[in-house]
Amino acid sequence: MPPSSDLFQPIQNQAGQNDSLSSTPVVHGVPLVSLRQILPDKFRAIFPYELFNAVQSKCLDVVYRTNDNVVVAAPTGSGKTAILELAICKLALDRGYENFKIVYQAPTKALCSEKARDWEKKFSHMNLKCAELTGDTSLAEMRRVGDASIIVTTPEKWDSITRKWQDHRKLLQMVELFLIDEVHILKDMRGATLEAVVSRMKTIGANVRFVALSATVPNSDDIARWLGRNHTNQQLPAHRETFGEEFRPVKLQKLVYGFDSNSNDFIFDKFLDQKLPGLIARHARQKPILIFCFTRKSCESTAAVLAEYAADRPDGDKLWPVPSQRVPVLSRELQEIVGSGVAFHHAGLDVQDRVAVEQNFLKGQLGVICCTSTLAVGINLPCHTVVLKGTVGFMHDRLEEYSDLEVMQMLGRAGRPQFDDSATAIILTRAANKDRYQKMVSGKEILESTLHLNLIEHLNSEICLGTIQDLPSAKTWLGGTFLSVRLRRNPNYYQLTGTTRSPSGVDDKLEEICERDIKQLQEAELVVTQDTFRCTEYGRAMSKYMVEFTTMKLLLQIPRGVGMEVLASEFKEFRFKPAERALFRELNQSPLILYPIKEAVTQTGQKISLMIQAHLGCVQYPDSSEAAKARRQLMVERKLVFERLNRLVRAVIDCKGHDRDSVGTKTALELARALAAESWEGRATQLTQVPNIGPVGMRKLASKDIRTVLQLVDKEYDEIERLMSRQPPFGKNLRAHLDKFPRLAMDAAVVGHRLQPKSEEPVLIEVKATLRYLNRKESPNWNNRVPTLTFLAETNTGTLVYFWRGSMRKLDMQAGFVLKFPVGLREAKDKVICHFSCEEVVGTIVHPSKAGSPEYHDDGDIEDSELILAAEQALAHSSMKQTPMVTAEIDIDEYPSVEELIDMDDTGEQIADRRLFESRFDWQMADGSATTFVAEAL
Ligand SMILES: Nc1ncnc2c1ncn2[C@@H]1O[C@H](COP(=O)(O)OP(=O)(O)OP(=O)(O)O)[C@@H](O)[C@H]1O
Repeated sequence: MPPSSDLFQPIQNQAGQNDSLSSTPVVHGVPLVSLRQILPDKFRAIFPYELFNAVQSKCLDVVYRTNDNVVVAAPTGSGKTAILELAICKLALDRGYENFKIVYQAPTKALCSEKARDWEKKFSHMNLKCAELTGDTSLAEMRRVGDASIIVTTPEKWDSITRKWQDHRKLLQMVELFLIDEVHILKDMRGATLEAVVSRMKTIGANVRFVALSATVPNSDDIARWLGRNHTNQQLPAHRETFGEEFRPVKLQKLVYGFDSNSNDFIFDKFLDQKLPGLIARHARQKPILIFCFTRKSCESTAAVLAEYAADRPDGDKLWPVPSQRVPVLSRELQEIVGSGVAFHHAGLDVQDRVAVEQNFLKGQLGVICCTSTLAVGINLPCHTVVLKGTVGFMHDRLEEYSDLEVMQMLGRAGRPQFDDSATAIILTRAANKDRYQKMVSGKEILESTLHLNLIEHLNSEICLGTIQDLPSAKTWLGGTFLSVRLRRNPNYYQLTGTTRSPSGVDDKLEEICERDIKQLQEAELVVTQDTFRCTEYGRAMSKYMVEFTTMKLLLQIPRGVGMEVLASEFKEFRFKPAERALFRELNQSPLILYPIKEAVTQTGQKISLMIQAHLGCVQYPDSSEAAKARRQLMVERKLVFERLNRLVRAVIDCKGHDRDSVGTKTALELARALAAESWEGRATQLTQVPNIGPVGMRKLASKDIRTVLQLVDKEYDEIERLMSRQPPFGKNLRAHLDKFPRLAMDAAVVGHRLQPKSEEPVLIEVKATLRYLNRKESPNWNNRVPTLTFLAETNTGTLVYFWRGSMRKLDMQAGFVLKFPVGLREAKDKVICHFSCEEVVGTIVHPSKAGSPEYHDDGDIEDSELILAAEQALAHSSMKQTPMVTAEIDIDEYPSVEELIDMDDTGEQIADRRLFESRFDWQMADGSATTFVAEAL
């Protein structure tokens, strides 16, 4: 029979003796509570056991019998989830079937998915629906959030929702319970988001109860102080319960080995391989082992080392379980080692092999898996021993020490409550880091804030949100953060010189910080002071697209009327390794690089620019191992680079739109389109947007003078096959895709006009643009998405006069979609030029129908001479004051999720959001008596 945990079934009193006289078992001094006695029947199914364990029993009163905020710090596996579930039951008990929302926050999507799955089942009988809202949230899930009582989400996602507090006011006001899992991530870089989100919820949510769970930390009292007892008693700390290692159901022995070494991480990794057999022999007790390695290659080579070691040992002297039958795997490398009970597991492995490795490990046929850290979050593979072979992993494009959360998740795999009463975690690191990991695993590391690292960005966001309106409210907000709690305790850590420990000293400092940062935001024109602080359009773009302050200042320096050349050199973040320089210099010579670097290629920003251009232009990499390596590296970095670029470009679109700079807006829109489509506009690379056309097919078509998708859409399938030298049914399949490619059309005409003689824009015309699509077989639907469209009108002097963004669904097949807008003209030669395209598909832009030869649509029977007269009058008008232009809210959650929200809009329920997608630039019009018109409708 497997040993069972004394935490869950102990019947001992405080003195550790059997308490046969009492009917209440006592564990570690805590009388265990029977579920039967406490909970109504409807809640009992949620807790599939008879007794609450010691941790749960101790927390029961405060969680289930009060509405106060609670912080619980306890070891992994001690049954903390039940505490959150009890808080949910308490709310359900108090509120019955009333409408309320519960938000559960966990730091990773994997944890969220696990929790959502679990709670969906557990709470369905109580009619509490559960919806997951993470970065990957699909359209259907977005809808379910409105319906659900429990929203399972990450801090980042909830941050983006609450940043749009005005739009989601109704949703946020319904939140009554806020559950924070793994609150100790406050000290990780991502902790600042959690801190900002919780501090915001404290400010905007009048009556939210917070229940926070933490791993063991020495200063959980600071978390309690931060959350406060409840909304009205912020000066009192939240209730707090802490539990030590003795409450861990499977005892975990934690060992940290530090090794002196000056060698690089790769050589150090090899060195650690040699240490493994001895350590395993000493600690693993012949039970299953997971070894976390920093690269796929390291997984494979470590597995090979261990298999070889096992093969050399005499029979019966095994260090880990070995197979009693054949383990079927496809990979040749795996086939060579599984016989020794060893395997590797990483994302590069065939799915079938991954499953085989997992299942055979669970069945005891394999004894060791060497895996990358992703296995720690995705799959439940408990084992007896976990080894962290080295403590660095790839983060973005570089090797970085693992975060606390990553380490905890890896260590969390040690211990199999069903089989073991003990487990072992071994961390192998450099001697210099030993202390850090020892503190981390022993729970002795003080939890500090990271909010100060991005404080100015957070202040800007809170001003945009209206949480901060003036200096006193800025101080109140800052005073309600975890940072302020820690500042009082450890001012030196935050390098706040001149701070004293006296409360008034810290208060003065907080005020000083607020004043300093808000002044900087004002100087950068991100914030203005009217009656209250307000974000400018620039500040709003910075908050919406999460752009750093220094980057935002750079973006604002982009000159008016900028073309692609300048934008393409704006991104300089990543590392440029000396070994890569020759390659990027060579890439820079390619004719497919549209914006080559003119000076020597030495800067990281130049590397990023070339990387993007090489990708968008399908540039072939030179045939060398260095190039192959750089290309692989590019694959790793690409998602991150593109995601970051996308945010920056979106911010530029908003800022340039606000400046009425049509050239800058068009350039940024074009870049955004190219990034989404992974191809430049106007180049043959656009053909690679079509499924089944890769770089080779693209080159073949280009050599036959087919350079755009629109040139291809009219071809018959057999011609396509001939052009591309392919066999049936290639052509038919491709045709099916091509039928859905958006084929846009537009008519534009001047439909009204009037003169406003004394104005600097003496002519006011009304333009009517009709947007259509020409697809007849199927309505356009590209990559399984209904495309989002953008329409932009500008004058020939580069002034943006109208902008619209919306869904293809708005276009009626016959009637299209009509936009009407007035445009003020200054001179007779002024023209209005319209552009219409898909937002994320290149090759769809509708070009001017008669470029260079203006086409007048005269609905008003007005002579040109009248216009010239009006223009002369206007020139005589001395005031050149610019007519004010107000941009309506364009509030799109994150690109490319425009679609999701448009769909919500279509339900009719979220009607308030409709304006978000019909962004309209309005301006005041002066009164005029005479009438005339001109326009070039293209
Ligand atoms: N009172 C109890 N009696 C028996 N089993 C329990 C009890 N409470 C929890 N468990 C079981 O213990 C296991 C661990 O519980 P849980 O996942 O809640 O721990 P945790 O502290 O949240 O862990 P982690 O820190 O990994 O999130 C689960 O399988 C759960 O069903």
